[in-house]
Amino acid sequence: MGVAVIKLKNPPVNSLSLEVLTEFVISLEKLENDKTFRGVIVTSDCPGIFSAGLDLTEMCGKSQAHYAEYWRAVQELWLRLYLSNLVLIAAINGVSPAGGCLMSLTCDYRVLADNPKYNMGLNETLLGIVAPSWFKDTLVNTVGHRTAERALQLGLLFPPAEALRVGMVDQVVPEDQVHSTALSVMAQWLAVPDHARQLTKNLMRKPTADRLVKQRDADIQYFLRFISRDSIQKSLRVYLDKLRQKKG
Ligand SMILES: CCCCC/C=C\C/C=C\CC/C=C/CC(=O)SCCNC(=O)CCNC(=O)[C@H](O)C(C)(C)COP(=O)(O)OP(=O)(O)OC[C@H]1O[C@@H](n2cnc3c(N)ncnc32)[C@H](O)[C@@H]1OP(=O)(O)O
Repeated sequence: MGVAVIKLKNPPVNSLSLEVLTEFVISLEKLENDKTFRGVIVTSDCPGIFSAGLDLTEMCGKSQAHYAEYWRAVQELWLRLYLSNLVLIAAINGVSPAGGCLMSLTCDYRVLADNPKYNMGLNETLLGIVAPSWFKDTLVNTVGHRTAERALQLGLLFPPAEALRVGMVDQVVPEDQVHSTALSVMAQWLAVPDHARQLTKNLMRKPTADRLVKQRDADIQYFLRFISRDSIQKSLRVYLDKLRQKKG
């Protein structure tokens, strides 16, 4: 039925490095241009981890030029995914904090494996950083304003039952059924004529995407100012050190 599977593979935690973001956009563009494909299942090849989100090492201790290049790549992937003409279904087979959660929120439908460890949410505040307005918009468009307001301020990571209750995911299924469920949901979405579904998707999502498109450069400048602050760099270093020391 013309369905591709994009399996993220950037061990150990599928962090969204500049390289991963760039390759993801290229793969998506190829699929968009190949009319034999109508849908994509986005999933992970790293056991227990859908994606650890944006690569913190790309946002810490680097040059301004690097931050700008990285942020443009983050924007690009979000725009491509959010406005994709393809049906995108996230088969979430692991934990998905921050950028990992955002990636799934850009999809049309989310199936999450029923494992209490597989938390998801926008936890930026717990790192001492702030989810940008378009991350916030994506969450609000999925779970509504009040749930998003509380989740964003507290940096909540929802276990599967809670994620389902607040509408962050559409279905929670046993781990070994995530892929087959994604495939059967895909069949349902592909039963709708493409042009009508695509126009409707655009109607729902373009106003949100346009807010970023209209001020992409300003958004990058804003990010640069924010991420370069000494206090923010310090918060990121402390967080990364904590992650690294967990093992030791
Ligand atoms: C009004 C003002 C508004 C201003 C707004 C303007 C701009 C906005 C500015 C900034 C916004 C930036 C947005 C960021 C969104 C993000 O996505 S930030 C990333 C958030 N991610 C996380 O918090 C997840 C952190 N990771 C974990 O919790 C765990 O690693 C895990 C995913 C649960 C896996 O656990 P596990 O035990 O299996 O693995 P380890 O923890 O041992 O990790 C292994 C290895 O990987 C490294 N690592 C983990 N996560 C990341 C990451 N996200 N990036 C880079 N590296 C990561 C970890 O350090 C270990 O490394 P090693 O010790 O060297 O092996």
